[in-house]
Amino acid sequence: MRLIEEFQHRDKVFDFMMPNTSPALDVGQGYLLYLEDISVSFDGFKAINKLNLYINEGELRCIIGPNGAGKTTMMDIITGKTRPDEGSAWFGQKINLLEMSEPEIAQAGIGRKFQKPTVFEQQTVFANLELAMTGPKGVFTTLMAKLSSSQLDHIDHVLGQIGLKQQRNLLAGALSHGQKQWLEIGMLLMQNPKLLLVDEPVAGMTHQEMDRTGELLTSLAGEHTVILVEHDMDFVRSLANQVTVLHQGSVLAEGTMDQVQSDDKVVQVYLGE
Ligand SMILES: Nc1ncnc2c1ncn2[C@@H]1O[C@H](COP(=O)(O)OP(=O)(O)OP(=O)(O)O)[C@@H](O)[C@H]1O
Repeated sequence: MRLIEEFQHRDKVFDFMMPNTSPALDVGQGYLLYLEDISVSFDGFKAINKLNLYINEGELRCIIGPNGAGKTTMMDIITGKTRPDEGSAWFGQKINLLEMSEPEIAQAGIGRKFQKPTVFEQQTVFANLELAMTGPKGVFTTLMAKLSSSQLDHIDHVLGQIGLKQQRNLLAGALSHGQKQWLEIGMLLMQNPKLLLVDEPVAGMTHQEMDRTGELLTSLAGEHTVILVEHDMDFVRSLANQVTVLHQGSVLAEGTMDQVQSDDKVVQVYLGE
């Protein structure tokens, strides 16, 4: 019964627990994700203002920006939680995100990790990954059913990726904060998403956990595409990737961390805070 209660509290997780099928995803020579001229207003306030964002397949892109810059709203638009007033949003060349519901977008291969970890505390690490393969409808069947060897291999592979092989039989509730974050990333990976949206994963982590998270995200890029929203500049710098700076709902600058940090406009925005 506890499991049912836990599921009831995992409203945000159901979307990315949908089985991953993305037959229409066609990247070809283009980008994996295109946002063009996206605008959205809340009560007359433009939270996103003619935003253009182009993400290559296999990229790890860091999105930074001061509070209120529109980072969360941008993620909400990509996942279908918020509909823009104008603009277009394409996943590959054929999937129009603006015509899809949140579950359909999750099913098409876009997974989202919110800031706070929401794992099933009363289940083992292994069971959390197992459950993430099927979602709420199949909970009891999943726990009773025998896993196929390819499913076992997949769980084993993900346990290795997230560095929790030794903790596989521990209850998730006994994990450290950092380990819970990795487990939740692992639960996303069980769905084989093409694109992972990760929101401030290192908040509250120890330095060692941050280093490990950096390695994990870097290792996911390539096979997956990762968009990371992050406030911790040292962490972003350590990833040594392309950085997009958002400000007032638009892209203010793009480049390496060194390039954007020496950009006068960016300096003004951050110093002016
Ligand atoms: N549902 C909403 N209704 C009204 N205003 C909103 C809503 N969602 C966001 N906003 C406003 O839009 C702006 C952008 O918010 P958003 O949360 O996207 O910024 P952010 O860059 O994620 O900020 P933070 O770094 O603080 O999380 C803010 O001014 C916010 O108050």
